[in-house]
Amino acid sequence: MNQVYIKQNVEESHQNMKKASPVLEVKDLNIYYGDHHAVKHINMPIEEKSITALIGPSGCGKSTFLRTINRMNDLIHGARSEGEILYGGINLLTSKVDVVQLRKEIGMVFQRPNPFPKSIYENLVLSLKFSGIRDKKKLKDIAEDCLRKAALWDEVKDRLDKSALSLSGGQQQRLCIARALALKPKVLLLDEPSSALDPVSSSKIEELLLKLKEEYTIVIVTHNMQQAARIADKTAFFYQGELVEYGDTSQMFSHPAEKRTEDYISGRFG
Ligand SMILES: Nc1ncnc2c1ncn2[C@@H]1O[C@H](COP(=O)(O)OP(=O)(O)OP(=O)(O)O)[C@@H](O)[C@H]1O
Repeated sequence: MNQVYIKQNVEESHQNMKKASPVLEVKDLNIYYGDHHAVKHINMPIEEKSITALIGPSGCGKSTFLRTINRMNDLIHGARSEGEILYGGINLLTSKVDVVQLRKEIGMVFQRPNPFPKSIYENLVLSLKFSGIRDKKKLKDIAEDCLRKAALWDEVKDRLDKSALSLSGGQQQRLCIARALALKPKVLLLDEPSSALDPVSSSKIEELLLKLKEEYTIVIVTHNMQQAARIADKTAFFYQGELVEYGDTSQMFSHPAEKRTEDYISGRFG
């Protein structure tokens, strides 16, 4: 259930969620850093239980767009956004939204794995404890379930009390995904989640995302064209803050509608 909104909007959003497909609908979104217009007039849907890849050259606004979806960009001094990101039909950019709850429902995983300097187990249950869950059996079950979903359980089940920092980079990243899953998100935002990893760890993340999309909606920023082609159902190509093209990944990679998309995916720039 969607709990993002203040009470008077809850019923309305639940009704809208039942009707809504796509999960998120971006309408005329503009994002600024001071006077700098970083993301311009974006319109696109984000479809449920699918992977959407955001691609484009450095500085085109992919991460800014991604961070705005769960209002993480609010934390950057001077950043502001205009327009709408509709979730269950209600605009996430309004002041009515409970951003703490929003960031649980729309979780985020960053380029560099950032586990807490605590045990593997504590990484999974810390936020749950903060939110008032005290039942040890329940916490243990959630931790196991999330580690299984993140394809990490078999590798760590005998050392849950060891430091998360003792894990490899790829394992730490899967732990960060498991940690996000513990909060029962509907959407996962991932900003280049495998670019800091070796090829084997990177392909494990790809496999994992393909599995997770059965249950979650995934939006991923990637510089890796092959990765987008392998895992994304939909791809959005950004250039200089604009959304140049959005569509089925296979269509975009085989027959891009725009010359700039073709030039980018064929490696002519970026
Ligand atoms: N914290 C910030 N303060 C001011 N300007 C910023 C900030 N973050 C990003 N920008 C600017 O916004 C624009 C978009 O940057 P963004 O990081 O979103 O692009 P990107 O496509 O994700 O780039 P990369 O692929 O290199 O990560 C750029 O012009 C960048 O300089």
